[in-house]
Amino acid sequence: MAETTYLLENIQNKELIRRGPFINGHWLEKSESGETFNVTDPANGKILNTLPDLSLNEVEQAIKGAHDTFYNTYKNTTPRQRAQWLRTIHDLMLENADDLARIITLENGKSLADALSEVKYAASYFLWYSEEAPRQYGATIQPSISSNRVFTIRQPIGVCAVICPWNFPSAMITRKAAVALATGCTVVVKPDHETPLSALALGYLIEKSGVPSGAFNVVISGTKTAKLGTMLCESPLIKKLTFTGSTRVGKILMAQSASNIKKLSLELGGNAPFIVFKDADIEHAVNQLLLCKFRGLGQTCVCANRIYVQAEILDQFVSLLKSKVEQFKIGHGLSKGTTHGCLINTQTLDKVEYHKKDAIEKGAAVVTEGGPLPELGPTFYKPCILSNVPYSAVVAKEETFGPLCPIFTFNSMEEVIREANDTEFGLASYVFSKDINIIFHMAEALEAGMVSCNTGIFSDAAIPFGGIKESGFGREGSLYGIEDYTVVKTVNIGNL
Ligand SMILES: NC(=O)c1ccc[n+]([C@@H]2O[C@H](COP(=O)([O-])OP(=O)(O)OC[C@H]3O[C@@H](n4cnc5c(N)ncnc54)[C@H](O)[C@@H]3O)[C@@H](O)[C@H]2O)c1
Ligand SMILES: O=CCCC(=O)O
Repeated sequence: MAETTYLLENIQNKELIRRGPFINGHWLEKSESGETFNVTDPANGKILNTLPDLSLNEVEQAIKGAHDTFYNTYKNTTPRQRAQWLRTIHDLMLENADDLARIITLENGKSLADALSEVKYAASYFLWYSEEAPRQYGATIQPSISSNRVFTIRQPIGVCAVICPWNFPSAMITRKAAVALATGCTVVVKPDHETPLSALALGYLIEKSGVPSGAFNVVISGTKTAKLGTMLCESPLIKKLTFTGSTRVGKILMAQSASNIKKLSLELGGNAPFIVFKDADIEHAVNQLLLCKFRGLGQTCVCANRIYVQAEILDQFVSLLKSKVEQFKIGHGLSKGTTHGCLINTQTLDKVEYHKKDAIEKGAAVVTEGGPLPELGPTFYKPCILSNVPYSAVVAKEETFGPLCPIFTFNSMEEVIREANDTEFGLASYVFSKDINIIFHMAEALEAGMVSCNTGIFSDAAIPFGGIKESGFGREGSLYGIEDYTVVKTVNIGNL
């Protein structure tokens, strides 16, 4: 495929290519300071788009617009009307799925197949919450005082700030924005500066759906991330902040939000154990590991970070895994035949190398060495598999967020539970066994917000997604997602 086909301009619907942020129903093409920043293709460093770098004053206008729209219009719209808007956004996303996927691949580097499945996943949140929007219920309560009557109602919390990472440039936004818009909240999104193009394309589709002006805003900056974060946390006009990203940044945002007791949802880092017992279907477990570990080339918060295989099946498991990983075709995400794209940047690649070398130095055996592929570009990496990784390796404690597959060996259930839980993270975990007693025991014993049994892929708008421990709190998706974007009001009628 010729290099020119990797340009943003080659997508079909040119309206999806925006030249600036979306603030209170207006598309800005220039910031007041005239400053700009570049968005590049991580596969080759080529500039995809140059966007205005907003001033804090312009971000303030977005917050104010979202605030005024909430009070003047949006909170008074009917759930049925909001459901229709959400359904339209879903349909528009699917109509433009190929273009949206190409935008994701260009700015993030993942393969087109991966990007297309992200678009469908992202759109599914609008479908799900279009169905949930009209179904918000309260309770009637028997109070202690006999002449009182009590009931509760759920109301939208207000303006929601949404801060998202680069690894799912579309889905991490829709998981938050869909429920916010469904419940009657307005939204100010700050995407990662490396992947703002999908957020802007989404803004265009949301505008087209008829959602009132000012209800959905996208603010962008290439240089003022921390200041913008502080502003979103400290603004009294914003009532909730929802963040997906690293635990390090989550802690900063939590501290900053203390100033006005803002409601928070934090979807933070993971360190998922993937545990395979000796009675499991080994080929199935290997196939599921490939999907789980290498989606986005290992740059997902729920991907397996530590693989625990019971000693009796280690050799069989490792040799099957090796043969399958060696069939991967690494390349530009838009190149024909590419199964896996590149990493987002060279820092991510350096971390994979660091975890790999540390484990080898501490005694891990090299199954497939993998490593950088400079002939393809500075962010390309051939996946690495290590076995007999010692528990003292850094990767046993830290999230790699890349294509390193470290295999630890275990002998007993007690041992693997102890090691799997020996981390401050608790997002996803995986168990493979045909024994229902093992499955139940492990599901209850693993310290994680989500335990996936006999499958490596479980993400779904229908399920509550979120972590425990330092992986954060709050749940997105499902019925439970509504709770994070609404407040329960108690109405007490006395002296009846
Ligand atoms: N739990 C989940 O659902 C989930 C999903 C995806 C990614 N993650 C986690 O995200 C991490 C990888 O993403 P990342 O490297 O982009 O994370 P990151 O925390 O560096 O960045 C995430 C977002 O925060 C912004 N940001 C960075 N510093 C900020 C600051 N001081 N104030 C305000 N905003 C700031 C970034 O611009 C970006 O938009 C991994 O740890 C991964 O596990 C978690
Ligand atoms: O990276 C984190 C999100 C992954 C998912 O929603 O499946």
